[in-house]
Amino acid sequence: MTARRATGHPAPDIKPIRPYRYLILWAELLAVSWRRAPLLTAMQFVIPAGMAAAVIGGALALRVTVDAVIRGDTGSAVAGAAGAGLAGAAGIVLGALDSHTAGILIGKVAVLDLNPRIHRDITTLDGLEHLERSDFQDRLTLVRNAGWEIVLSLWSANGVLFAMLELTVMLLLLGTVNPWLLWLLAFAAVPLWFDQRGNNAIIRADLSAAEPIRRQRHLFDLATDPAGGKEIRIAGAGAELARRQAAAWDEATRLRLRAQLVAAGWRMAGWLLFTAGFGAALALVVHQATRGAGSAGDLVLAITVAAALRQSVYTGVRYTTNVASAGRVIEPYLWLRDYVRAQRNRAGGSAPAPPRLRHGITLDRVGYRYPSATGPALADISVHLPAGSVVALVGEYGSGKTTLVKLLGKLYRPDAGRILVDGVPLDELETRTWRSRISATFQDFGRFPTRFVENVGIGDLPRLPDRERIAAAVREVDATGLVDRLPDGLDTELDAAFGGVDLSEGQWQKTALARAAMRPEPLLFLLDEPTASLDAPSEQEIFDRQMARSRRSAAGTNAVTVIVSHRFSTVTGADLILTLHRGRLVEAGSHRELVAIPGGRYATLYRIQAEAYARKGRRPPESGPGGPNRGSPEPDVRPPGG
Ligand SMILES: Nc1ncnc2c1ncn2[C@@H]1O[C@H](COP(=O)(O)OP(=O)(O)OP(=O)(O)O)[C@@H](O)[C@H]1O
Repeated sequence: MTARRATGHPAPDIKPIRPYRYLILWAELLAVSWRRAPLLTAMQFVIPAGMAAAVIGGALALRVTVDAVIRGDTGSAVAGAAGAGLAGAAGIVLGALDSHTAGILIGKVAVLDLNPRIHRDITTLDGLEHLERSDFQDRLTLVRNAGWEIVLSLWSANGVLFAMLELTVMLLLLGTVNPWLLWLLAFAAVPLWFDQRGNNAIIRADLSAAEPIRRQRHLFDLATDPAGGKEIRIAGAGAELARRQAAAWDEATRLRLRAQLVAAGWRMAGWLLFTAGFGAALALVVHQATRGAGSAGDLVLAITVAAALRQSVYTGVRYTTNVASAGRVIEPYLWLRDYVRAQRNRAGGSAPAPPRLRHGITLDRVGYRYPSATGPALADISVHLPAGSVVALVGEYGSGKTTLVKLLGKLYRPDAGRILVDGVPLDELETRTWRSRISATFQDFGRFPTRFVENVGIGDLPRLPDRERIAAAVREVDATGLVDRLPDGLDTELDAAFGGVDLSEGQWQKTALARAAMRPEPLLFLLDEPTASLDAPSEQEIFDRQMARSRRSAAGTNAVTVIVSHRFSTVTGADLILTLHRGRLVEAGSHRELVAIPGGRYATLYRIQAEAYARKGRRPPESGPGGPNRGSPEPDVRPPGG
């Protein structure tokens, strides 16, 4: 699903990124670099210091040489010339070392520390809400694999520092020739300042372009993904998708190009001003020398330093540009970090999940609205799910069934009301341990490009190496036949896109069911249309097995089972059926109680299914507390929309 604009839930307590945050980030990166490669890190300070010394030392040596030649002091002239030569050579060698060592260091820290940290932060963030926020997704687009640029900014900032140092010493030297030359500092600062303005325009444009870029990538993925590709080809929508992709790309390029032009304008104006100042300074020194107010050595020093000054300013500007353009990724990176931190703080909850349920799960005026939605997906839901019971959720499309399931799994937090587990608010339970006691399958199940055995085993990570347990989970969901047909059995690599074997939709779903069967003692079974991709006999078989498992668990941990299904055969045997309508709970009771409500929603839906049976010459499914009905395949009767 594409993320929609986040109009609802504000980003949790995220403050604007202030400049001092850059300093803190660089200090952190410096510490990481030091731990990762101390020698390379030290070189990033030693080399630029050596380069600055070489430039200044070279200029001073030239002055000594020229003055010594004029005085006829051969010894000093030779020593000065040798010094100038050495300084020049040292500058060249250090310059080459500088870019190589910096590249290696940045690569190490970016690839081994920063990028994995970004990925870890995002994948371990609790809940799903962030993945559905457009502000989060926009930043993620910019930050994805941006580790290099972020680490580069540290060493660019370091480069700016050394360039400033070099500039200061150069200006002091120029000041000894003529104090008016100090004005060159002002001219040297102009390109830096103008460049900064241009870069700010680029940062703003990049953030605005993030959404069209994400859109065009999504359209590209849509067209190249085999699942979506089928429908696109049948519908003949390929050209239209390509047109939309091109339009999104055009929009992004236009925004960026305009900003680049603005930045280029600022840059050019800055350099023109600097060149004017530089020319005036040279004219001044020449004028002074011709009037005999300075030595020839001073003139050479001034020309050498002023020329080197241009290079220093250029280097300073280049590094400043790097730092400023890194703002493009640093700002979203810090924003994401703040978001992750705020969410983690909000996550709270330290109470352990109970070993077994005593009373059950209570929903007390629960409400939830998606960040991008204008209305609530769930409102004012109050109901008790007794320990050991099987609860079915029914209702039309979009009535809130999946949302309720996700709230129980703590994937979202209610905006209103509370969920209580044996009287303890779900918020107060530690999320990790609560989730470790849930066994869940969803209609949009995961397909992991790994071996079959791992696809199932990750359902309970600590038991991933336990092949016996995995084989038992496979048996439990009746997937042994599927494994037998795989070329390497449990060890078959899955997913054709990654060189493995592809499974049918139903086979993937069975794999997901086996994965959900891995947990030994769940307190909660969440089954959100767990058999939507299976044929009716398989579905019946799966539900029979699940019911047996639920009843067994009820005897052990007193687990609650929550099933979402559109087929009534799976619903009639539930202890409690909840009918949702437009996010509200409109009916609750057993099958017998609900069908007895004249004109009731459930009764109406059930009647529609019964009539469908009658038309097909079959008996409608019998209800009963003992479990779901067995029998012939049934039509999938979905409730009419609201
Ligand atoms: N990620 C989301 N962002 C915004 N709105 C959402 C999101 N997911 C669901 N909704 C909206 O919330 C409401 C409830 O959706 P939910 O998926 O819970 O319904 P459902 O009863 O499970 O539907 P179905 O039977 O089609 O699976 C719908 O109006 C839907 O459009």
